[in-house]
Amino acid sequence: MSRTLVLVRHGQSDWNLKNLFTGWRDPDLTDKGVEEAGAAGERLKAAGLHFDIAFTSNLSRAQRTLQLLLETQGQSGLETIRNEALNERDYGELSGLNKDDAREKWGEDQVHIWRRSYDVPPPGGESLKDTGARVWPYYIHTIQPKVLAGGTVIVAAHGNSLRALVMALEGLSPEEIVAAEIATGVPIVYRLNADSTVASKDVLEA
Ligand SMILES: O=C(O)[C@H](O)COP(=O)(O)O
Repeated sequence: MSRTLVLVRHGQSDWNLKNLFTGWRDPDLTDKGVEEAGAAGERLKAAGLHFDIAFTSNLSRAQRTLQLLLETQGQSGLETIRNEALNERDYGELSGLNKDDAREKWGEDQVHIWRRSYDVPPPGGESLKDTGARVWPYYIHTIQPKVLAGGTVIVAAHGNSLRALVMALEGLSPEEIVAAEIATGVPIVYRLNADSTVASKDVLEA
């Protein structure tokens, strides 16, 4: 029984490089992002992981990361399910704005609250709680059954959709999730117990 769940955030995107709030906007990967995706594939291969199914969002940066990673890891034809439930948090009116400009306009503290708090949404956008309200049911009903059936499953998604998932998987509090960051292109490997709790966690860093 593998019961393995791998989470990976997309590689660096063009808007990550430009320091812009991205959310549901759809920039492509940078050259560095392409390299990060390949490196993630190498590490998954070295760890001996062979996937049964993949899940990703409706956004190109996550889909392309998954595709590049699977090519490197030797599973380019893997069955892949895309769903907008796994999309990045909707950054609302902040989408497309420079993060430093936003700090100048609204102040460091306010921007940090919008970016990292659990339940304060950015103007017109989603809080992490709102994001979790679509990510978690999708995980429970569609992804988790594949893992608990003994599968090895990969999810390629986004900084905040994955923070929402990690929060629920690890039982983190709203205070604890503030400090949680998900690095681009670094796979997180969870092994689950039969009762769906986390048995172990390994972060495959370079
Ligand atoms: O949508 C974005 O801008 C990024 O993918 C995540 O941004 P954050 O680290 O500011 O939440």
